Amino acid sequence: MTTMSVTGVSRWFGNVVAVNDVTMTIGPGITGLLGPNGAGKSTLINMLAGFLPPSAGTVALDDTPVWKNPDAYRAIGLVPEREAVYDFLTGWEFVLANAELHGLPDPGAATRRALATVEMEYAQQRRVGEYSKGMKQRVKMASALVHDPAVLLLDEPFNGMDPRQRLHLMELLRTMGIEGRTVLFSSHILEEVEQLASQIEVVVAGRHAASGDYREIRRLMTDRPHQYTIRSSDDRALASALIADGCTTAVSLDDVDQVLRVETSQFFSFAELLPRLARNAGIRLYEVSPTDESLESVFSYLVQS
Ligand SMILES: Nc1ncnc2c1ncn2[C@@H]1O[C@H](COP(=O)(O)OP(=O)(O)OP(=O)(O)O)[C@@H](O)[C@H]1O
Repeated sequence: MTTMSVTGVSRWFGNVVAVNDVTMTIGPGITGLLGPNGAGKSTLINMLAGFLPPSAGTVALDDTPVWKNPDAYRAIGLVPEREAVYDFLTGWEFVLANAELHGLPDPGAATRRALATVEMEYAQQRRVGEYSKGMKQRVKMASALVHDPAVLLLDEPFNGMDPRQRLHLMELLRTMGIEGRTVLFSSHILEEVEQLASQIEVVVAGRHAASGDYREIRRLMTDRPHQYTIRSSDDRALASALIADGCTTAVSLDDVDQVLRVETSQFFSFAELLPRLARNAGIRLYEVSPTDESLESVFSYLVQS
């Protein structure tokens, strides 16, 4: 059983901070790394795989730092996001090349085993350039599994897959999780993560925004206070109506900015109530914006499904 830990990790590219002081532990079973585009998921996965050194902090495999550590590389398999496959190679040659790079004692046997795991033996003599997207994904997976790693990292593995391919990959990952491997996959779609992952780590704008199972994440995001700035045709009347209803925890009129500031812990009731109250009172809503932008972006992901 292998555990990967990320401790105080940041990574910057020039003045772009891609990953910002992230600490998390990834244990056996399936973990979903959820976040919108540009959140830092690929950067984090590349650091976990030992492809990229952190600018600060440590990425470790069972307490041993991963960067420049060949022993760690032997325990990790990476399925990258990009289609990094050589189209002129057959599936067999592609997987075999990785088996040889790892210096395995019997690369042929390892290649056969890996291709069987992803059920790609039937197409192993065809060129990768002729494969469908799902087949390419599977052959990349075979390549990542050829050295039988304890940890499997997959960057957006479901991108561009049709529903049948998606189900097949989900089955495969479930099996890996049941076998006791440490599997981490990234996605920007909550539904995928929810169906597969027992543990979810949410990253937004480079930061670790939340951690837990699906229910915990959802509760965390919906039960906490949400603050909004509202502009309307009659802020004063809207404030009175909101206070009378009781679904908000704080309402204040900001005379300087000429806005209404509202805090609520009941997101769903509030989202339904606000337009109704305004309509009944003949008030026009010009703007309703969350005060905490990063929370809003996490939240929008969590409620999209
Ligand atoms: N090599 C690089 N050089 C400069 N900036 C980079 C580099 N790699 C990533 N970034 C920046 O770091 C941030 C995080 O990117 P990253 O690819 O890790 O996010 P992501 O969550 O994987 O997004 P996506 O789902 O779109 O791939 C982005 O602002 C990106 O532009």
